[in-house]
Amino acid sequence: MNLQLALDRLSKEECRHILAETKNAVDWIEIGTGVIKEYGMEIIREIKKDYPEKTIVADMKTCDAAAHETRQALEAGADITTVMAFSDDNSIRTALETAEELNGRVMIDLLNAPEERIAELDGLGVRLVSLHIGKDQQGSRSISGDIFKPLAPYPHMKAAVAGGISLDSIPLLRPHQPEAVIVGSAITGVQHPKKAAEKIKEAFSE
Ligand SMILES: O=C([C@H](O)CO)[C@H](O)[C@H](O)COP(=O)(O)O
Repeated sequence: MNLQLALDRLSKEECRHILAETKNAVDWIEIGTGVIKEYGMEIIREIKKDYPEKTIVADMKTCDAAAHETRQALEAGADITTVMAFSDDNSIRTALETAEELNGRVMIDLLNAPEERIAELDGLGVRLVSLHIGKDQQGSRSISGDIFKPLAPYPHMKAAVAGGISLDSIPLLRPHQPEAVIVGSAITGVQHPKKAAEKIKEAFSE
């Protein structure tokens, strides 16, 4: 399990500060959608330059013009870029083709996707998805091991999991051994991000 730190709703300086504090505990660095909207591809370039050894995830949440946006993110230095599951099949296909050409990966965000879509994504060659409870859904839904159920028929598909994950969530997720556990607010929104990230990472192997 990789700890993917989601940098959302932060200024560039706050991102830098939190990364400097948490870098030893974090495996994958996610540059959040809002941060990319604020600073563009430059922030991906800068973070990759500062952390070349980390896997950089650009949370582009692409839903159209997928070849172009995939290329933008991967050429800027991302190792993985995200595309929404509801996107047209052509978008999924061209994102995967572009990522293959550039030696990158595409993570398909299953936010609000119906279960049947997973079979179609599998047929399109998708091998990495994110099981995601969105920020605006977190008031009415919380994370549990059940989130992995729709992926049971697809053991070859790797999963990241996201949405209000905290230290308390880790025992629920650990038995499923996701490729990445995505944590945002429970690290970036607390007084001691370093301590929070370290505790979460330690809990992966308890
Ligand atoms: O993808 C995310 C969300 O849609 C906001 O852009 C977050 O990165 C993801 O949900 C993790 O953040 P937390 O829910 O705060 O842990």
